[in-house]
Amino acid sequence: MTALLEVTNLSKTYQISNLWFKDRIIKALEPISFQIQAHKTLAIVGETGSGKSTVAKLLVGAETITSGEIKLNGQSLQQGNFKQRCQHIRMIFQDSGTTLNPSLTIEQLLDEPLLLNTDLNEEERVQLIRDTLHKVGLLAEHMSFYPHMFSGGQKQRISLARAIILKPQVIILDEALGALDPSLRSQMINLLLDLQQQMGLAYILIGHNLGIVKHFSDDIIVLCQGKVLEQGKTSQVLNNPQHKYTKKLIMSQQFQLVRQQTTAKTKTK
Ligand SMILES: Nc1ncnc2c1ncn2[C@@H]1O[C@H](COP(=O)(O)OP(=O)(O)OP(=O)(O)O)[C@@H](O)[C@H]1O
Repeated sequence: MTALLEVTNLSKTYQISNLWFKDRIIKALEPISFQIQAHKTLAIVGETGSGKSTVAKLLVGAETITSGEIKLNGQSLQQGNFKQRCQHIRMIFQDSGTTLNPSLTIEQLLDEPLLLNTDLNEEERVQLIRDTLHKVGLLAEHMSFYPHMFSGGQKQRISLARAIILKPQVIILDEALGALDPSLRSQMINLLLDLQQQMGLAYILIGHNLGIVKHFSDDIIVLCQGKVLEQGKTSQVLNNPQHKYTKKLIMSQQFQLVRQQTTAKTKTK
């Protein structure tokens, strides 16, 4: 069966030019390969600077690839073909508040990708905006509101609405759940899982929080300094980590969790 998304030997090197010294080469991402099927979630984890966002930027075409190939439904994605990528691969960031243009209403914000990428008439676009808001748990009345009138969790839903309105096949969640408090986060995860089931979406979940990763993803890639250290089924990798870096990552999160629980207990005393 052809994978929905197939990435082969994708890599990224930056060359920093300097007038006085030799050019500096930064290997942001060493060759990485993976596949994702519809309805599945792949998590990419690693510490700061490990190359997680570089993978995301290469997939959405925000950076040029140094080597490798990205195939969607068996077809190679051409560098610079933003229209093709925009429709099929969408991205949601951690800080939705700053990615939503504050001077546009929700209707205008959701209309933008439709105007750029579809031939729908005004009536059809408005209907699609209503339906999409409904899908993410918002109301048609919200169309005339501005982003500042929403809470952080609701802004995240607006970003999700903007991401799904073009009926994409892949959504990249770049630290998209990290800033939400635990109850909003679980609501958002449930919504994402529902949408995945309804729309057959594949997610790429980029983040630090291994609790979310364990709950949410089917497969995992552990990155360190641009290199893949471990790759496989999430349950296998997290229950039986082979590399000492992965073990350290798991240990440090367990330690943080115990510390948070202890602080919470002390506060309630
Ligand atoms: N435009 C750029 N020019 C030069 N180096 C870059 C550029 N973008 C990223 N890098 C370098 O590539 C490496 C990987 O960065 P990347 O942002 O992918 O890491 P990350 O794992 O997403 O980190 P974080 O969790 O902090 O976002 C880092 O060493 C970074 O400094």
